[in-house]
Amino acid sequence: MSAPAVPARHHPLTELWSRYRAYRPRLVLAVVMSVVNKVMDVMPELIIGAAIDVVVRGGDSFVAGVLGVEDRFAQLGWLAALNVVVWVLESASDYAAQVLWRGLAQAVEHDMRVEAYGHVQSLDVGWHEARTTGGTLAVLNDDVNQLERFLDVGAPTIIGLVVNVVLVGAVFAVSSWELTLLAFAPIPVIVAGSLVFQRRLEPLYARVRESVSVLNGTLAANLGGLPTIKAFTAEQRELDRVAAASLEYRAANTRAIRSSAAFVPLIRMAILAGFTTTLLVGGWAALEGRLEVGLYSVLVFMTQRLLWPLTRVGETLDLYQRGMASARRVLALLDEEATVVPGTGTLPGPARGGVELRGVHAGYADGPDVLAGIDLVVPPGEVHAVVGPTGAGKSTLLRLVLRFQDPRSGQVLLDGTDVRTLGWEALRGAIGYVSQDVFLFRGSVRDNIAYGRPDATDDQVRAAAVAAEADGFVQQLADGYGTLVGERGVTLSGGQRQRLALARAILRDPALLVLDEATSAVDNETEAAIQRSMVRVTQGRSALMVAHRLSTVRDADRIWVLDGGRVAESGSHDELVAAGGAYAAMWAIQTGAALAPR
Ligand SMILES: Nc1ncnc2c1ncn2[C@@H]1O[C@H](COP(=O)(O)OP(=O)(O)OP(=O)(O)O)[C@@H](O)[C@H]1O
Repeated sequence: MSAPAVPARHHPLTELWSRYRAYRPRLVLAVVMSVVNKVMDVMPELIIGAAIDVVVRGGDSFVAGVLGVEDRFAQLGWLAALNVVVWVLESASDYAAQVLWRGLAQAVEHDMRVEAYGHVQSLDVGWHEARTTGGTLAVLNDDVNQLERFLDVGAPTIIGLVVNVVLVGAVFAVSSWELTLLAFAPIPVIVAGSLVFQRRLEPLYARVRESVSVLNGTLAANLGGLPTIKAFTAEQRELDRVAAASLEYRAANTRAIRSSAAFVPLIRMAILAGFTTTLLVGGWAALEGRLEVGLYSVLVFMTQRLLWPLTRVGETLDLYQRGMASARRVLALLDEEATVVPGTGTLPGPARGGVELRGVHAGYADGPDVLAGIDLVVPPGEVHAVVGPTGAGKSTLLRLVLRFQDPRSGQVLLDGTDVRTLGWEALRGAIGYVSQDVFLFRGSVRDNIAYGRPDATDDQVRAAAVAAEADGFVQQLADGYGTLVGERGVTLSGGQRQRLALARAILRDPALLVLDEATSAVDNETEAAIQRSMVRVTQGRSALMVAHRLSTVRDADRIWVLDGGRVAESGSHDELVAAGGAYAAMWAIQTGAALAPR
């Protein structure tokens, strides 16, 4: 799924207008500046007309009528002065409009991105699992940017076009209705032509974007897989593949350029028709004395001024449509509601880490129950393990304790309080969690360990690492605790990552430690290290851990064996082995496998 569904709602512009109230004054000012700028933009043509009028009619000129100045030089002087004022105002309003629109676009973009990210962050883990990261990222990045582009470029252009047609139309209308008709006649052709072109170009541009993304994807994948390419001496094959993708990009671009280049010459014909008729018909009227010469020159200039900007209608409309589609997607994302919402309560006293599941049924989406009636108790201070075959529902059980999802029925309690009533800090603040896929943030080892407690001192970080048996290998890294890990940092082994995650969890000094052991990530050394560190780090706290290697949980106070979403048996290691059930069989396989000759 690439983007959230777009529900029927108010027009996105209405929605944005009410959402970003704070920017209204700036928006109004930006519109005013754009209008002023357009008006000033049209003025020089009028001044030229007035100047010609002065030269031709002298004392009877329009300027003479308005100012009461007879002398032609004086009249021209006034016009020149007015011209200077107009140009200054045009430049100033152009500057102000650009700064205002761009600033507004940037501000809305920033607010929207931060708001959307904050919202996405608050949505359920399940919501994210049902979508691709790329799809959500596209809304947070591309759609937010597209809206910025519309505000920065599209909105001022639309205002400019409208003001232009209205102003020029008014000048024509007060001058001559015949010429108005002639000058406006090509407008439908130009607008329709622009729209048709836009529609024809759209798939061509889509093809260009598509081919560039294929090319980028190929390049990125190849750079990532360079060792494999070299190992299989596939260099030539990959070079050919990149060349083919690049060629496709070139071909797509060529097609788009050919079509888009034909646009202006064709539209030019329509403009030529309007211009020529104004020139001729207006000229005849002027010769016959029905039209003042000055006005005639104004109208000839104005025809161009009216028609040329209209060639941008197509691309501007496209910008508008994209902007609105993007705004709809961002707004739809903001409308998504979290189903797992935090409570407001706190625990009655300090957290002790006792966990209880009562008659819990849980599952994913519309699927069957993954947990089908679980009753489980971890008394405060005890270390319990959950084991069972793959897919038995072990990780799901841990997710319920952290409230990454809620049960379909039944209750999950922390220290006797339903987790649904607790605020995030009360619940998750009491838990140190080590997930199956350890996520390291881009930053130093120190930052990663201190993630849950950024104010921890170096000694505290070190002590947590020692307890998690991470100190040894961290010391051997080039920069020790300052070594950069995560994206673009040094690559750590699965076992090392897990030990860092354990250090991160225990630095928070949580009442309850929740561990989801990853099968693949645990080597023998880590297994032994975790076993040793578990004894240490579970002192004085409760723990609930999913284990695949039964040897790591031998010493647990109680082991729960899950099978098919139910508790098959539970007890201490010795009790379960003695009982000769599922656990005893798993134990026999694992120890037998360990003893078998390699
Ligand atoms: N996010 C999810 N969406 C849909 N189904 C899921 C999701 N996560 C787990 N499941 C399904 O729920 C069942 C239990 O999965 P779970 O991860 O809890 O098992 P597990 O006992 O931890 O397995 P493993 O030992 O392999 O980690 C599996 O059938 C799995 O396919």
